[in-house]
Amino acid sequence: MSTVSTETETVPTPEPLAAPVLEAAGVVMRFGGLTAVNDVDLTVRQGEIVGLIGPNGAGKTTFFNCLTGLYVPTEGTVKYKGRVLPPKPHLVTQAGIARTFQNIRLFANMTALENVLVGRHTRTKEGLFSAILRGPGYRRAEAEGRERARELLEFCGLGAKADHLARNLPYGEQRKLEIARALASDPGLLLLDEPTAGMNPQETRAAEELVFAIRDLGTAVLVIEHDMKFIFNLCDRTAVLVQGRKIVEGDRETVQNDERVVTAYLGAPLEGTTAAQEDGQ
Ligand SMILES: Nc1ncnc2c1ncn2[C@@H]1O[C@H](COP(=O)(O)OP(=O)(O)OP(=O)(O)O)[C@@H](O)[C@H]1O
Repeated sequence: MSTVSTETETVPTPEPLAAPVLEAAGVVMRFGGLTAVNDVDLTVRQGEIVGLIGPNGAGKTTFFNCLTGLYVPTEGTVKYKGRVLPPKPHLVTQAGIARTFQNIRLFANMTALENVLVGRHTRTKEGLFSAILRGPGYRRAEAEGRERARELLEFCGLGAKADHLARNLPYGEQRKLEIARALASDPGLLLLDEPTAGMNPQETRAAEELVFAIRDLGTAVLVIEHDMKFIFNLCDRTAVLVQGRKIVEGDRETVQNDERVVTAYLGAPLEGTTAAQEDGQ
């Protein structure tokens, strides 16, 4: 918060908002008679980490699928940096949105490095003929791609695992590899679907640090997670979906103190709430 001095008093003025990266407006997704996502608006701004939580079946993954072109929303629009996104996954990736999946989707029999190289292909300009002829342009692009892929593995803590087959990596490292592969497309927005599922507490802590580092490099992040402690440690804002509708959005206190959220989680206090209050945070 900055301040403006007048003759009589100092008036706080709000910081100008950063530019929106993602603007989803009125998104509806129906499957026959079931409305899985119901009129959801969500904005993610440059430099933000935004959380998306909600009970099982609330519509979180369906909403992600609407953002990434896997589903064409029944109604509503999705814009990335002010432009309406084409509803095709590869065009969404090309535009600048990358994602990971709830169920890990790696090429199990390829090495970690090769998996990241696959994620890089939307940023490779060399075409089919260039690849067949393997001319100097292709070889240069290939060398640059490999260097970038190694940097990303290093960044995600997998520098020593470049030549390991994806299927031989421990579960937590497979999740990190998915993130490295997503980052290979140089996204402006990264969508993470339950990035800590199956991780132990140390791996979860490392995943938090990784998400902060991604944000610090200039990629905004939207993350679905059931681990409330992870969400509230990480996110600037969190939106709560219940039965397809966004019932509340705000900072940690706003979400934790909202009665509708508590009711949606069957009246039980949100996991992580007690610890947060004990911390005095
Ligand atoms: N392709 C589909 N066809 C029909 N119904 C679907 C489809 N995909 C999702 N649904 C339904 O939409 C609703 C929302 O599911 P979704 O997977 O988006 O929830 P979620 O919040 O991600 O849940 P979880 O936390 O368990 O992953 C569910 O009732 C689900 O059965």
